[in-house]
Amino acid sequence: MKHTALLALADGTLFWGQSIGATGESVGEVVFNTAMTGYQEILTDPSYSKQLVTLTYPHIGNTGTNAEDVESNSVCAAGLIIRDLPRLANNWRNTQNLDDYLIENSVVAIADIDTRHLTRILREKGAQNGCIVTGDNIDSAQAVAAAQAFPGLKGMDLAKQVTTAVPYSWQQSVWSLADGYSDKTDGTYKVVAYDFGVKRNILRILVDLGCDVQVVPAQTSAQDVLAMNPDGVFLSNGPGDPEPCDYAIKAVQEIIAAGKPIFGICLGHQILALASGAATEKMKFGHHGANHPVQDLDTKKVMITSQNHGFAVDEATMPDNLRVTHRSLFDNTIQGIERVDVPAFSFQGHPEASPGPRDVAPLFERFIQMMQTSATSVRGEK
Ligand SMILES: NC(=O)CC[C@H](N)C(=O)O
Repeated sequence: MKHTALLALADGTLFWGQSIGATGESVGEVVFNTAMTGYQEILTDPSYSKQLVTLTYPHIGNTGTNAEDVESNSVCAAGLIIRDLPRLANNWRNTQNLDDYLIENSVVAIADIDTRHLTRILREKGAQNGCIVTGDNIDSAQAVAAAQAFPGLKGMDLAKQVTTAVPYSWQQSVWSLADGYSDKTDGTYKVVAYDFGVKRNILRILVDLGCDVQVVPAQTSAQDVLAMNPDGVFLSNGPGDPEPCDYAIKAVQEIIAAGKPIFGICLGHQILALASGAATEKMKFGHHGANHPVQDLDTKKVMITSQNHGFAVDEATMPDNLRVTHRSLFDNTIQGIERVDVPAFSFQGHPEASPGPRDVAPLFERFIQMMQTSATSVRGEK
């Protein structure tokens, strides 16, 4: 079989395969994701910016793609690496094969490689930088050099690159079998959502639960957010290292000081931790999948969660104002925190759960209750 694509890792390992997406070259951090479904949600999750994603499930593309299962308006992953693309995609919602979708979205992708071998390398050595190249005359030494030249995600602030340029109001609610997506405009709680690379299903769930959602760019000042007089502030997921996002850390400190209820997811969780005085660290290969057990330490309940992160809150740096509420049962790392002094909490995984299970969805209701309580106590003080 003729090879038309190469994945080169920074350690020099080469995986020859077939090109199934756009032609060209793409570099980034190679991460493995263990979800069996949801490849379209994964590809369009802005948190995968500058990452080449390999899926451990071998058959990817079986259900094709559609215009609805997207978490943003473009493919954000820097590339896709899979074992096998089925010849036939079949699903009642399918409108385009995965390979055509990748080409249309200019995504470089490789199939027919041993993704189990690749995943073992990433597990043993840790997440590595890589390069996918397609074409007939591939220079493997140049591809290894390109992988080695990628500076890595540590220290990289990508939130300000992927965020919205202008504020906007979000009205779309959650998908239903009968109606697809529909708009809801009668929100009770005004929520200002910081967009660090937000996944749409988060905004849809907030709207569904009665929030009037205003999305703002990552570098919006706390002063501008507080001037909108929100009932609560939401901190979104996003790509890259949370530590260099000093503008967001400062803004969150000021919003905390103003006593506004805060809910953070993933990068938003890490920013709440940093704003509270904790530090974050790069993990060996992170958590990426839709089948990760996380325990709620208060109820002892174990939830199956969707995950996508390569950084984590450093346990050793937890300040007194924070309490750990959730832990990963894979490696015991911190999965949830709450402030002990003000109404603010956050979760490292993805409670909006698309792709994946819905065990963590009640966290959204907790945010609504927090805004309700806060509004009542403000009224009571008057
Ligand atoms: N999904 C996210 O928000 C990821 C957060 C951060 N970029 C990390 O890798 O840890």
